[in-house]
Amino acid sequence: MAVVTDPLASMQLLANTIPAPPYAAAAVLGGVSLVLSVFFVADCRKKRRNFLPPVPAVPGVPVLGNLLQLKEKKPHKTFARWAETYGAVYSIRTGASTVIVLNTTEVAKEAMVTRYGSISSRKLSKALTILTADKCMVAMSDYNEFHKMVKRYILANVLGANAQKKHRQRRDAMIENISRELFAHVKEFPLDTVNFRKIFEAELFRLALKETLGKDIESIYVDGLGTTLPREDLFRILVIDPMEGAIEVDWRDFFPYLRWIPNKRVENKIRNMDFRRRMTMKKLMEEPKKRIAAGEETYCYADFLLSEAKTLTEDQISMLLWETIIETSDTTLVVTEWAMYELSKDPRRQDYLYQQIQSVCGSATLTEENLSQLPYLTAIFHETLRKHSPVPVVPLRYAHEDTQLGGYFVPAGSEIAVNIYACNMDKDHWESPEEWKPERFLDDKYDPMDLHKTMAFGGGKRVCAGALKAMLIACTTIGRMVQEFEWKLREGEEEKVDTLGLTARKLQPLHVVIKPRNN
Ligand code: HEM
Repeated sequence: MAVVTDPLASMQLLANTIPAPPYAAAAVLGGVSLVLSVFFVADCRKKRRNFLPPVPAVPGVPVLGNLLQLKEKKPHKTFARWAETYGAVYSIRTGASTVIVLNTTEVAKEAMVTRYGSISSRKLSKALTILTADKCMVAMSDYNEFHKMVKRYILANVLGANAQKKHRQRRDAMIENISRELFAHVKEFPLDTVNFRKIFEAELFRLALKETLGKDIESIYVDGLGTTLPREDLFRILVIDPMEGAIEVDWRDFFPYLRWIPNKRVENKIRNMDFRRRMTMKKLMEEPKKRIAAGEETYCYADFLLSEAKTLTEDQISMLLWETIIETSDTTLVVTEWAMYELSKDPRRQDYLYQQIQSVCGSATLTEENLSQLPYLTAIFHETLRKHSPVPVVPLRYAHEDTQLGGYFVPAGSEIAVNIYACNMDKDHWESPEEWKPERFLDDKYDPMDLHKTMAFGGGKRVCAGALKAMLIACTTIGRMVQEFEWKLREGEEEKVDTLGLTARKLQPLHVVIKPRNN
């Protein structure tokens, strides 16, 4: 029997085989014209796209494409450099894949908002597939019902405005601890420099544990690993290792047709990381479970997910809790550390901020309530996000259908890289982009309350869910640090501007000399 694939022909077939009464004939005719018009519009769209020029390509070599040109592991910088030659939108080849790189705010917004419907999924590397339990996270899932549900959960319980109010005491306790530790350092070692990251990172992790699991954890025996883990080991297993694993390169990712060739070294390493993380999370979930069973729930994400999110499996809950811990512990550290670096290097701007804090707070301690009265402090936050964008390239998106970007035709199957770093360093958009100049955000054209003055938090439906929390923590910490101490870089520190890893972490932790102010 002939298979009829043409819809018009199938309508014809239908009309020939069923003896139709007059009203049915009218319906069939109406249906035919509807089908015709749908196909006409689709055809016109297709032709229009075919008229669009292809995306300019960065020349590479056969088979490998541009892979060898990306060896330095800071693709955002290489991409920004290439934009000067090939324009804001160009394509590269990483082995068998084509990646379209977007380097300006306009075209990034087009991808994240206007054309989002065509590029709302991701194709993950082997390492990321394992580490995200195949997209079982808000940030890495495709845009679907699961994503909408879990984004609602994380906003309602950890990241939205109401959740911020409920976690407020925990943030305040964190800042108090940082302040206390710095004063203790100065008292004990007045001449020694201080490693700001070490203190801030540990406190941020403790906050993540409290918000997620309801309490800080000094150490815990993990039966699945047969060992007791102090907090530093928990931090390594839950944060540092997965961050390193996420950028682990398995060459088979670039040549999917060679996936049958074993490459056990990388795969075993990632599977081992995943095992350690799973065992640890399993153990960490035991206490909230007992608490719930005893009717002693506390305000934290675990208690909500374990008691209310009935459609989620235990593995999914474990992944969502882990996601909150890792996201709380990293990007906010990146922006706060870079802001303290810039302020420590720039006594004039540090003093300006201090004077503003003094005029608003007087002898009182700076709190979150003061942030809206301190425009220079929030300008410092936004300028640091611009110059040191913590997520320099958005995790690759995938075009599941033909689309267009920046006036170019983008075929289905392309991957899309939004280069946030290049958007935030674009000379046509920002005057002297290399300079760290918070004053630029004091201009009347910026709404003081807008969290999205730069592209640092992404945009559209996948915009960062943690922007408010990041702003509250980073601004209050920066403000308190300058209110209480004078900051100076350790000798030789100024040149240490290299970055490392998935996010734009400072390669070397910030070392400073601090002196208590005499308020
Ligand atoms: C300065 C700090 C931060 C920066 C610069 C940042 C940046 C980003 C960016 C660029 C995206 C978009 C990714 C995309 O389009 O695919 C994103 C998404 C996300 N961020 Fe953040 N982030 C920060 C802090 C946080 C914090 C503290 C949390 C939570 C604890 C968080 C949770 C999330 C989540 C859940 C998403 C996924 C949203 C979705 O896919 O719908 N972020 N972030």
